[in-house]
Amino acid sequence: MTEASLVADVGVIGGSGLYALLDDATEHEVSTPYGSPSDKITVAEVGGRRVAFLPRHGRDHRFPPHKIPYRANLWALRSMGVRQIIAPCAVGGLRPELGPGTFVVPDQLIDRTSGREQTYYDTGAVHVSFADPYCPQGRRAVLAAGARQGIEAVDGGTVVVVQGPRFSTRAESRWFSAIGGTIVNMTAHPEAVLARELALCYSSIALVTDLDAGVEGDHGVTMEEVFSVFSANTARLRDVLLEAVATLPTERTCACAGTLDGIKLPFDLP
Ligand SMILES: CSC[C@H]1O[C@H](OP(=O)(O)O)[C@H](O)[C@@H]1O
Ligand SMILES: Nc1ncnc2[nH]cnc12
Repeated sequence: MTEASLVADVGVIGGSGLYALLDDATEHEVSTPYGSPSDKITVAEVGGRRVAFLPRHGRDHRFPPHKIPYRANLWALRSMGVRQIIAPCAVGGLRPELGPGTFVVPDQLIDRTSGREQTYYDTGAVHVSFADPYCPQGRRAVLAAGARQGIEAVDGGTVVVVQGPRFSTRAESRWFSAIGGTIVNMTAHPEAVLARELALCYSSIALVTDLDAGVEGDHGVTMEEVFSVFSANTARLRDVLLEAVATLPTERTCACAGTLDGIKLPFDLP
């Protein structure tokens, strides 16, 4: 285990089914004012970038989506030097054409969670812009990396983020489609907004593991289905992620970096 200061500049937050990513990695135990992150953070060089990997549920999946220490996770990554994050996730499809095995690079989200710690700013006047929750530069890099790896990911989509841990009812699921949702998961919020509150670039690649309950069939979603489809696609996802982190532009030209410019913060960022 080594000291964790400024050892990485790109972060990957793995979700259900993705508990490790890097070969020949060093392990870092990081503490934050918000407690411990979900697990030790591993770091390795990939294509000239120093990449930090953190499994959001912990490597043994001990944190369900509503108990993930999101604030500690994002803070820990920033404190290591990370400024750009790619956060893969498993999702349900809310449209029949988005079947299992489809990759989507979302550009919007709808928050249907409740009771989660979703801000660092419990004092002061800090109201970040969140009209576009995903970093455009990161999205382009992920889409291009996918194409080079032979994966034509769907460019854009709205993630409906539910509280979980249960899956949705058919009526909820139909409603999510009707209000414009394309995919559904349980973790994109507050992860995306906390990244924005720390002026980090945050993009995602979502693997559709199932069609959600309102979309088709009468079996409903099961956890087994999610893990089984995920594990059939893990190698492809890993290839895209490694390609994406290696080709992500080092210079941040998007608005994410300037999110907090001109705002008086109640504390210093790491
Ligand atoms: C294991 S089924 C539900 C689980 O899958 C998704 O995980 P993640 O977003 O971390 O990839 C969903 O959000 C739930 O956490
Ligand atoms: N149908 C679904 N609903 C919520 N989260 C999911 N993660 C994977 N599939 C899901």
